[in-house]
Order: sequence, then C-alpha cells, then structure tokens
Amino acid sequence: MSLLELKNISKSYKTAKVMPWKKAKQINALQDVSLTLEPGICTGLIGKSGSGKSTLARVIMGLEKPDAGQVIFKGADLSELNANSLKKMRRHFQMVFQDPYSALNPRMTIGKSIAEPLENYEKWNTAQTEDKVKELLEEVNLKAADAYKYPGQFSGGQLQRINIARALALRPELLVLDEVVSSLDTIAQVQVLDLLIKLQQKFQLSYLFISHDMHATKYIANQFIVMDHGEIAEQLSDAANVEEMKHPVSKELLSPAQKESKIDGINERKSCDKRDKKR
Ligand SMILES: Nc1ncnc2c1ncn2[C@@H]1O[C@H](COP(=O)(O)OP(=O)(O)OP(=O)(O)O)[C@@H](O)[C@H]1O
Repeated sequence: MSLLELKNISKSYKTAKVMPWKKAKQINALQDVSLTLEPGICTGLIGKSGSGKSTLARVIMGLEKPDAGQVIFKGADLSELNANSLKKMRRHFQMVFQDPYSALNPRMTIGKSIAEPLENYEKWNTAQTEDKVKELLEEVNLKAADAYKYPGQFSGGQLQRINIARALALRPELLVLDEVVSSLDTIAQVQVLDLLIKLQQKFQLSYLFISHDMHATKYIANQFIVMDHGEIAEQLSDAANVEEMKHPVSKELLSPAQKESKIDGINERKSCDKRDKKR
C-alpha cells in the first residue's frame, strides 16, 4: 500500500476585486493533481514560484480543503474520517515550514515547544516527556541542555533543526518539508540536508521535499515531481537521471543559469548515492 495518494486534487482561489465593477479573478492553484508517495522515499517537488507547491502541501496537511479530489493516507480517505480518527492519523504526517523563526513561539523554551505534540498525544509523565525531548534534541545534533533555552538564542540552521525535532516527536512516517533550507546560508543548508538524509535512513521516513531549487533537491531526493501552473508537468522515478528531464520548466530549473542555489557546486549526488546502494 502507498503511504500517501493524492487523487485528482483541484484547488482554486478567487482574488479580491480590484474595482467593484470588475469580476473577481479565479486562480487555479492546483488542477487535477494526482501523485503517490511510497514509504522511505524522498520525493522532490519542484517548480517555479506560484506553480502550486505550497498549496499542495497545505492540502495534504489538511490546512486547505481541496475543491475536488481525495487525500488518501495509508489507505484512508482523510475527508471521510471523524475527528478522532483524523487526530490519530495526523500524527503520522508532519510538516516543517520555510521560516524557522516564526514556527516557534519566542516566549517558550524550545524544550516546551518540542514537548507540545507529545503532551497532545502521549499519556506520559513529565520525566518521560523531558527524556524524549532531550533524545530528540540529540537526534538533531543539539545538546540536551538546549531544551532550557529560547529561540532567540539559536541560529537559523539550529532553529530549523529544532523544528525538525518537533516534527519528529510523534515518530511520523511522512514529513512534508516546504522550502526548509531556502532561508539558510550554505553551511546550514548542507547541515540540514545531511541531517534529513541521516534521519530518513534511521527511521525509514518518507519526505515530500518542496523547493524551487533544483540543486538542493538533487542533493536529497530519490525521485522528482515537477509542477507548472498548478499541474504536474513531469515525473522522474530515479533522481540519478535528472539530466534527462524534458519539460521546459525542468530544463529551466536545471540550467546552470539558474544560480539561485547556495549549495551549487557541492557534490550533489553523494548522499543519494549512499542511500541508493543500500536499497
Ligand atoms: N490564499 C490564497 N489566496 C489567493 N491566491 C492564492 C492563495 N494561496 C496561493 N494563491 C495563489 O495560488 C498560486 C499557487 O501558489 P503557491 O503558493 O501554492 O505556489 P508555490 O509554488 O508554493 O510558490 P512559492 O514558491 O512562491 O511559494 C499562486 O498564483 C498564488 O498567488
């Protein structure tokens, strides 16, 4: 059974009227999108700005209701679950957002922030929760003592690792990673990508790695989905053949002229190759 299946998802938005006598414009953010994610695989979802990537992430996470289509997680159509079953299912898929600063409450210690999902789901005592928080911090290469610090005491890369620890707290099977390295400098980008690769191997995680940066995506993904104007433009099941992609948007994102990536020039295939050999 696939981990996640999206069937014929469509989602449109109406823009505000510029003038009262003008008609509101409709934006088709997603048009009949179908895709499947398998366990233990990192799928790179790439596309230019406005192609619908974040809308797709929000639909998967239940933050947006699609106009049409189904989101099926482990065989269950999420729209058909009652609140209790949906809560139970939701622990298995978590999201990490682009901005590591705004994702954490600045007035809460990071230990408290990481503990929140545990307190919502697990019937643990304080000592058990604290032990788990410390274990999670060490998992993302931070120190147990960092639990008592506040977000303002960390760098962007460290904060993103804290957000990953929080997303991992409930031992999910799928992480939706929306532009998680875009706001970081080169060194922090590579640290976060290497950490994600390590965690994926250790916990057999499935990732939907959303990015407009082909270079960062090549570094981590096993397969690619390219989006354009709310539709799937191209899919590639083996990231090793990335140079063979044919769609004009794929070619544009691949081109050396697309120099947005800060990790350009780093040995992009190293981490994927290691995993490929394991499979
Ligand atoms: N809440 C909204 N209201 C109106 N239009 C929206 C809304 N959210 C997204 N859109 C529009 O839907 C389209 C897809 O947006 P989306 O953010 O999903 O694209 P994206 O590929 O994630 O882009 P980016 O990389 O810039 O975030 C865009 O035209 C965007 O302006």
